Amino acid sequence: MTSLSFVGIMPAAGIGSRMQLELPKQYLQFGGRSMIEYSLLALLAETRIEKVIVALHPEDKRFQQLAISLDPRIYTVTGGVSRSKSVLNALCSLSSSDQVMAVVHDAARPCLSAGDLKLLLDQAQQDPKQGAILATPVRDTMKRAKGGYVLRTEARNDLWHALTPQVFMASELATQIMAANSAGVDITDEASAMEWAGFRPALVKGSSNNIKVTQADDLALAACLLQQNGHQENQ
Ligand SMILES: Nc1ccn([C@@H]2O[C@H](COP(=O)(O)OP(=O)(O)OP(=O)(O)O)[C@@H](O)[C@H]2O)c(=O)n1
Ligand SMILES: C[C@](O)(CO)[C@H](O)COP(=O)(O)O
Repeated sequence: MTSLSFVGIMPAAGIGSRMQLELPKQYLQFGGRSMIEYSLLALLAETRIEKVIVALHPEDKRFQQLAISLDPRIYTVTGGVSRSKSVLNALCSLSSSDQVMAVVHDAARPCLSAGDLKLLLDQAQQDPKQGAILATPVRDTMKRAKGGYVLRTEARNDLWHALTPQVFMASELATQIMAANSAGVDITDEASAMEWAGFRPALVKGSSNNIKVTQADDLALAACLLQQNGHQENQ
């Protein structure tokens, strides 16, 4: 197996417009911590991750008020106008990225489990060229719509929900995000940029509990899932 190091990259420069709150969602508090702290702690608990680079909104004044910002393994950069630009800014801050794999994880996914992260890094170490992402198979019957009516039912066998973290060689990922951005390709996750360049990232089946907090009612669910996880870990 290749000797590689892992660096966490956390895009956290979003404003959470779909939550329709004054506060960017990553700073919402539940169970005694803010969402971004849970997401960071999940990465930092994995011993193979040496440091985490957090991309913050240019006007962010909140991150430095969190106790976790004093952790010596955490570095910050200024994020960009889109998620992919925030990820790119963090990747570009790496001085030497030759043998480094980037573990990109949304600040808005606070329920990542240690077990899922371990499986993902194991797979990325086995096949670093293609990289790997956490994903869950779709569960429901899938409908193709047209004008608000069902056009047909789609085969769901090979459909997955892409989650984060997503792990790729840092320098290759930076190259492909830049290429996709220059070509005007819409990339909503790291895998999209790599796929567009011809790579075939591995899908690592993760827990559907690793939700992205997107709408207001996702917050109560995230709090509930985290409480459940904490409860299980203490048993
Ligand atoms: N310019 C941006 C936009 C998003 N993100 C981050 O990307 C992750 C996933 O994005 P999303 O859920 O879309 O977050 P927001 O952009 O904050 O939400 P919305 O789209 O509702 O505005 C979040 O951790 C968010 O902070 C980022 O770093 N830089
Ligand atoms: C990266 C991501 O979380 C994978 O599911 C997602 O693509 C983020 O972007 P979105 O605009 O909230 O879909």
